[in-house]
Amino acid sequence: MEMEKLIEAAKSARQRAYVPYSQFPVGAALLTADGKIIAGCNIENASYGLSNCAERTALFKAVSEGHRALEGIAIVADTPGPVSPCGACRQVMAELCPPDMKVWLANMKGETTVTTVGELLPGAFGKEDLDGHGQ
Ligand SMILES: O=c1ccn([C@H]2C[C@H](O)[C@@H](CO)O2)c(=O)[nH]1
Repeated sequence: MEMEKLIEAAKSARQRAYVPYSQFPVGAALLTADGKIIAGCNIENASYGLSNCAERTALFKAVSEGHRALEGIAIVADTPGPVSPCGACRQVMAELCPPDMKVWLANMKGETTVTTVGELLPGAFGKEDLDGHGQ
């Protein structure tokens, strides 16, 4: 099943997280329209604010590898309940994913829930807000 494959890929990526500061590894895995799975982990920095979340690592990898059509994402961390993506990642998902795209949230106890990109960030700032500005 799609969800299980994505959660497994997110767990594998989580093992590659670079988290010397938080010790809080996170993994994310995206499903592309052509059936590929692109995974990412969080990568921290001694300058804390430069750390990159797992979700954005996966999203930026996907786009940079030519995958603009995205169909789902799973995110896994060792949280009491299914992990809650941060605001920055919700905004980036809103930019790069369709609003009805499924987001599977999971933890290491095997608890999962499903939501959508649109539900995670209602009223997101988007390209239409920029109408009449720039090019
Ligand atoms: O959804 C989330 C929440 C947090 N983090 C990362 C950021 C930081 O490296 C660590 C602790 O916040 O977890 C993610 O990668 N994804």
